[in-house]
Amino acid sequence: MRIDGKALAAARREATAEAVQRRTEQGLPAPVLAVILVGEDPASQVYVRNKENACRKAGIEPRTWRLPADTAQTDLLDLIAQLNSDPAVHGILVQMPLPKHLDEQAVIDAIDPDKDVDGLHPVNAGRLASGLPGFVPCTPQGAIALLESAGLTDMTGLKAVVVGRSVLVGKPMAQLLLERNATVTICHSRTRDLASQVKDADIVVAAVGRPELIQGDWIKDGAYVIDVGINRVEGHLVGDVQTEEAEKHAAAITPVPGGCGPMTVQMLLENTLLAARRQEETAR
Ligand SMILES: Nc1nc2c(c(=O)[nH]1)N[C@@H](CN(C=O)c1ccc(C(=O)N[C@@H](CCC(=O)O)C(=O)O)cc1)CN2
Repeated sequence: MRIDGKALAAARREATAEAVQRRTEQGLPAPVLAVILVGEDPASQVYVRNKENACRKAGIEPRTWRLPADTAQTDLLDLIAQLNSDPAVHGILVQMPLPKHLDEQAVIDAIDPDKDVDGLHPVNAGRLASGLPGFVPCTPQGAIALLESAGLTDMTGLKAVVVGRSVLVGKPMAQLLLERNATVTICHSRTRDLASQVKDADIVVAAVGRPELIQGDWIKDGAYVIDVGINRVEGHLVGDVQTEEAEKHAAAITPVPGGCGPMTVQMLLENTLLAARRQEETAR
């Protein structure tokens, strides 16, 4: 079975739009998401446009800063400081990757953790690792929702293999699976015999950015497979998993495109609404 991320995202966006509408009826402002895009990376431009469109459909106000590729680090940090102190802005997102001359970690560190709707700030990573409420990165949060939508609501004791150890996906994904009592292994470029790890897994999350690295016949019968990879090969998109072969074995698998990507955008909307609610709660 293929898990339809587009349909799940659309259904959840409907629910987000209704929640935003209810806020408006109570006299509360629309949640505001500040989006910063530096440079002209074509994929980033598409993702930012998708985020802006999704926000508008849900009644969230996107405010986008499109900055030139040679933007100085100090100018970017000044803009973030200004957005941090603006009470009308509920969420701040800096589209990654940044041009090479910018220090990505310093930029993330500059975002107010309570407005960090991407969940990338070390305070939010620490909150997740400690089991405290914070903001969870959008892709892993979407991946859990996709697993649940496929009927996998109890992960207790299941063996989960996460391939990839990024701050954006691999590490938070492992934390979320651990929270659900899965037995989690994180694999990466130095892992010996990746095939044997994957072959043993009930849940496979592939987030390495290597086209079809995970071979279809590595997938155990009845496993759940989440493919986070988005790789452009000869003009079309492929994931990190050999989808067609893998789906002969898997109980459920996400396609690329149409799996994790749309849910990443949807989780950003949900995090922005959550940020607005939390800030209003604190202001009371
Ligand atoms: N600040 C952030 N930067 C980046 C993130 C992030 O979560 N926060 N994730 C990725 C890119 N990304 C969102 O920003 C993202 C990637 C892909 C999709 C998506 O919907 N993909 C479609 C295919 C679209 C295409 O044609 O390329 C799909 O999978 O169906 C959404 C968001 C890195 N940067």
